[in-house]
Amino acid sequence: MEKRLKPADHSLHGEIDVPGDKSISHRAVMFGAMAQGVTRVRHFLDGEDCMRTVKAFQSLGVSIDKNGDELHIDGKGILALKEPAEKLYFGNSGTTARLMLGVLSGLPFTTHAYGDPSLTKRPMDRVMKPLKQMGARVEGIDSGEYLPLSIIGQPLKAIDYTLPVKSAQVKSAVLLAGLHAEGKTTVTESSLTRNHTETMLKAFGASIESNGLTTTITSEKSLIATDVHVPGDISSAAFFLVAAAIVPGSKLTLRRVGLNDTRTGILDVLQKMGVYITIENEKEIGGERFGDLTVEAGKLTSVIIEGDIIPRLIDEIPILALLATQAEGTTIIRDAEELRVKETDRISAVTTVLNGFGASIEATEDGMVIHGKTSLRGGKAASYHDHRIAMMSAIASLITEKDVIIDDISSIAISYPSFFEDLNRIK
Ligand SMILES: O=C(O)C1=C[C@@H](OP(=O)(O)O)[C@@H](O)[C@H](O)C1
Ligand SMILES: C=C(OP(=O)(O)O)C(=O)O
Repeated sequence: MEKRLKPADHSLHGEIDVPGDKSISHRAVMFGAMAQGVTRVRHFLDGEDCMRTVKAFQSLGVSIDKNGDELHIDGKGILALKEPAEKLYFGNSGTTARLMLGVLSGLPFTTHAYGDPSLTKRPMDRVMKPLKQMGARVEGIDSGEYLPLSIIGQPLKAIDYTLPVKSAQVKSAVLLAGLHAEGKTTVTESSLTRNHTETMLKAFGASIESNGLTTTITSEKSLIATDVHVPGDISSAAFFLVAAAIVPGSKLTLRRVGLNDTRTGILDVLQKMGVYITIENEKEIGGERFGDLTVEAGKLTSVIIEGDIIPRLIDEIPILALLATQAEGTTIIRDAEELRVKETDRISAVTTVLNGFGASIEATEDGMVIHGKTSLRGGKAASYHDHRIAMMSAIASLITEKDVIIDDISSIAISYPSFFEDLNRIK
C-alpha cells in the first residue's frame, strides 16, 4: 500500500500514548503461556509480530484471549504444551523465531517452523549453535542456519555460554532453553543488551540471577502466572522524539514510555545532540520503569555513537540517522554491524532512502558517516518491507520540501499499527 505524505506546515504539539513495548509483549505471552495459572497482560502490543507469538502458543495448545489491548492467558505449565498440528509461522518476527527456538528445543515433540522471505534470510545459527551444545536437534537446509527448521525436542543439559554477538534474542533463547535444561545455565555478554527476559522471568518465579554481564538460570519445572503491565515502547516513541526535535518550535509529550536502562540509549544521544527532554511521573511495575517524556527542539549538533551504547539503541539507529542529517557537523555511527541482519540491511536502506531525499551519508561496514546539516527534498522512498525504514521516511516527510511517497506502508503494522493516527493527531 503506497502512501503520499505532505510536509508539516506548522510546529508539532500534543500528547501521544505510545503502544506497548514489543519486546516485553512477546515475553509476556511466552512466560504466561508456560506458567501455571492465569496471566493478564495490560497494554499488550497488538502488532503483527506479537500476534505471531500469540498464535504460536495457541498452536501449542494454550488458551489465549484478547480483549482490546488486554490479553488473558490460561497457562497450564511448560509440560502441558502440546505438539502442534500445523507448522508454526513466525512471519517477520526475529524475536518470535529466536526465542521460540529456545523454548521448543527442550520440549518432548517435533515442531516445524517457517517465516516470511525477510525472516528466512536472517541468521538462526547464532541461536542454534549454543542450543546444539545443550543437546538440541534441528534439521533444515544449510545445516540449520536459516528457517524453515524442524526442531526435534530433546532433553537438554546446562551450558556456560559467552555470546559472540551482542544480541538479547540469543541471550534469551539460551536462558529459555536453560529453564528446562538439567543444571545451571550461565550466559555472559560483552555489552549489556535488553534485559526484559531476566526481569520478567524473575517476576514469574524463575531462579535467575544477573551479576553485571553474567546471568545464571536454574532449571524450573513451572513458572508461576503473574500479571504484566507493558510500558509504552521507547522504540516506537523514538519516531516522535525525533519528529519534535527536527520540526522547529515543536513540543510533544509521550505518555508512559518504558525507561529500562538497557533501552534508553536514544535519550542519552538526543540530549547530547541538544534536544531538551524532561521525564515526569516515573513509576516501576514488575521491575520495568516508565514515565512521561516531554521533548522540545533545540539547536542540533553532531555526535559519535559507538561501543556499549549500540545495543541500547539498536532499533533506533534509522530514525537517529534522520536526526543526524539535521545536526551541524559529522555524526559517526560505529559498531552497529548487527543492522545488516535486521528485517533488511538497515545500513544500506537508510543510506539509500535518505541520500535519495538529498542527505549526505556514507555507509560503512558497521555504521554510517552522516554529514549535516542538509535540506531534504523528499520524493519516492522504498520501505524494503521494514517497519522502521517506512516510519523513518514518514517522519522525514515532516521537513521535506516536496511530498514523500512511500512505496508500501503495510510493514508498519508489525510494531506500530496506530502510527498514522498518532502522526495525524500532532501534525
Ligand atoms: O530481544 C528482543 O526483543 C530484541 C532484540 C534486538 O535484536 P537482537 O537480539 O538481534 O539484537 C532488537 O533488535 C529486536 O527488535 C528485539
Ligand atoms: C529488529 C526488530 O525486530 P525482530 O528482530 O523481532 O524482527 C525490530 O523490531 O526492529
